[in-house]
Amino acid sequence: MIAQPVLEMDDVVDDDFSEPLLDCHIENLYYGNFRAVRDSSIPIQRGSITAFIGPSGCGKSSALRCLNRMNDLVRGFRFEGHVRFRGQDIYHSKVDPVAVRRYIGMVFQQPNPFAMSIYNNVAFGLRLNRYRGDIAEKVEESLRGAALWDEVKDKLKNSGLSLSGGQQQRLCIARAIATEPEVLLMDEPCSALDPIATRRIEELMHELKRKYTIAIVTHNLQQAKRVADKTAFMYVDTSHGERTGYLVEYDDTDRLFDSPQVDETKRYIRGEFS
Ligand SMILES: Nc1ncnc2c1ncn2[C@@H]1O[C@H](COP(=O)(O)OP(=O)(O)OP(=O)(O)O)[C@@H](O)[C@H]1O
Repeated sequence: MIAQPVLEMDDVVDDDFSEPLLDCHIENLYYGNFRAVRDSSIPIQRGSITAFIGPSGCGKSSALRCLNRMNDLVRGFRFEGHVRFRGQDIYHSKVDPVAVRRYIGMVFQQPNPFAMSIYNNVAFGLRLNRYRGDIAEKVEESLRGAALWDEVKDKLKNSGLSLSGGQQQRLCIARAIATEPEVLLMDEPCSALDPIATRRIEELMHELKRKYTIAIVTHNLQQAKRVADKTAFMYVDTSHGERTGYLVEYDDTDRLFDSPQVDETKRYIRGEFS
């Protein structure tokens, strides 16, 4: 089948449910002349949580950002390979990256609410996308979906910036799910949070996975074990005088941690290097 561009929801055809929702193969990923990632195939399975782990600089965030063309915004970025969302090539020349990000949303490391009210933080994307339903209802639904409603329902007009870090991150999740994406990409969503706020987000991820497919970058191996169904371990190849990240091993999380197949994985999860 020839891949059609993903432009509008109606254009996305029903596809093969036995295939991954996102089929990602990074042949090469460059920033200018620097090859940051090579030879990495990371399938993102429907209704599951996939964790990207590995030492600093191995390309976890770069790989994650390929999944919704977030890297397009980076000067000098070049991608060779493919990412297919429900069988459709998101890098097709006719595909609008903004449309891609409607299906595949993102939550960043630092909570980044807009400097506007809690309500408007969530309503913003709805208005932008000319949401035709009841915006107030959708705001409530999204805040409930992000396990934040009870804490903010009486202060929706307060600034999003007045919330605690953990609440701000849940507000960002509410903002991301308001436009009903199918996939949520999370780039170290808990690294700026304390352990209690981290646990809240992890519990929330288990809830969210009923409705969304999730991919998460995390430095925290325990977090990957707690939340992820599948784990991709990436490492850095320095053998040719470069520092190029690549996928070493991808497996069910339990299997990857209990019986890793590759020596680098074994050593990394034993904490022999970080
Ligand atoms: N915008 C950019 N421009 C140039 N180089 C970049 C850019 N973003 C990342 N890199 C480089 O690409 C490589 C991979 O970075 P990336 O952030 O993807 O790794 P990571 O595994 O997520 O690292 P960390 O765990 O430290 O966040 C690094 O060498 C990094 O310096």
